[in-house]
Amino acid sequence: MVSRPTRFDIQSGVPQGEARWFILQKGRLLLHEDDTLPIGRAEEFGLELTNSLGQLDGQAYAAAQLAGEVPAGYALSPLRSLFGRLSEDLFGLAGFAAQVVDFDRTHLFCGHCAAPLAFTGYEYAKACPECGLSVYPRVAPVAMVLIRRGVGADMELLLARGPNFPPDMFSALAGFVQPSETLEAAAAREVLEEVGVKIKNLSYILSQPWPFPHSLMIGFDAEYDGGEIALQPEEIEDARWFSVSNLPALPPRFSIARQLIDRAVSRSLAAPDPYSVPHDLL
Ligand SMILES: NC(=O)C1=CN([C@@H]2O[C@H](COP(=O)(O)OP(=O)(O)OC[C@H]3O[C@@H](n4cnc5c(N)ncnc54)[C@H](O)[C@@H]3O)[C@@H](O)[C@H]2O)C=CC1
Ligand SMILES: [Mg+2]
Ligand SMILES: [Zn+2]
Repeated sequence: MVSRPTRFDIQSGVPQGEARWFILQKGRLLLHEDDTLPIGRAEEFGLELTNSLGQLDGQAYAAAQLAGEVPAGYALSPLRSLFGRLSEDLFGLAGFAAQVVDFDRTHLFCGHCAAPLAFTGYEYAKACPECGLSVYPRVAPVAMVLIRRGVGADMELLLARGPNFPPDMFSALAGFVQPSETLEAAAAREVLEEVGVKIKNLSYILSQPWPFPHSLMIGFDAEYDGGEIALQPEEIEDARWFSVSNLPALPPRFSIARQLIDRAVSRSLAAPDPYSVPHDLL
C-alpha cells in the first residue's frame, strides 16, 4: 500500500548530524546509482526547504528540496516511476516526504496578510506571527468509483480514460470532492459529469494517499443505475463497458483504481452473485 508505515515526529529545520535524505525537485526524487537514498549531512547536498522527519528504526530521516545541480553519482527520477523500484515502505515514505516539502515550498507567506509564515514547532503546521492564521499540509480528497453491472461471468465494468493516460489504458472514474460535499455526493456527481450515468448501492472499499501532489483517494464500488454513456470531452477521452473477461490495459497494481478493478473481477469469478456476500474491507 502506498502509505506512510509509521508516524514520524516531524520537526522543521536542519537535522543535526547524518540522516537518510528524501531530496526532491519538481516531483522527482534524488537516488544514488544503486537506487539507495543519499545519506550524509545537509551541507553535503546543496539543499533548501529542509525538514527533519524524525527517527525510524533508529535511523534519522529528513526531506528537502535540491537547490542546485544533481550531485555526481546521483540521478533524479519521477516519484511515480519509483513504485516497484523502491520497497513499498520506502515508496510510502517518499510520498510523505514529497508532501512535507511541497507544503513548506507552497506556504512561505500568509495567505491573508502576506507576512512570512513560521513553523509552529509543536505540530506540523505553520502560523502567521502577524494575524495568527494557521495552515496545515493540504490533503485533497478524491472520490473514486468502480461502476459495475451484471454478475458472474456477465459482469461488466464501466472504465474511462483521460487525455493524458498511457495509450489504451482505462481506469475507474475519479474526481475531487468539492467544498461541503459528502463523499457519496461527490462520487455520484463526478460519474454523472464525466460519463453521464447514474449509480446506486455505493460501498466504501479502501483509500490510498496519492502524493501527486496531495490527493487522498477514497475508493468506492457502485452499481449502475441507468443512463447512456455521454463523455465530458475536456476530461474524458473515451469510456466503455468492459466484460470482466475482456478488460483493456489497466493502471499499475499499486494504484487504488487497479485494486478496485481486481477486487470486482475476483468477486465476479468467485461466486454466482458475489455481491450477495457481505463486503469485507481489503
Ligand atoms: N490512484 C489512482 O488510481 C488514480 C488517481 N487519480 C488521481 O485523482 C485525482 C483527481 O483525479 P481527476 O480525475 O483528475 O480529478 P477531477 O475529475 O476532479 O478533474 C481534475 C480537475 O480538478 C481540478 N482540480 C485540480 N486539483 C484540485 C483540487 N485539489 N481540488 C479541486 N479540484 C482540483 C482541476 O481543474 C483539474 O483539471 C488526481 O490527483 C489524479 O492523479 C485519478 C485516477 C486514478
Ligand atoms: Mg476525474
Ligand atoms: Zn497573516
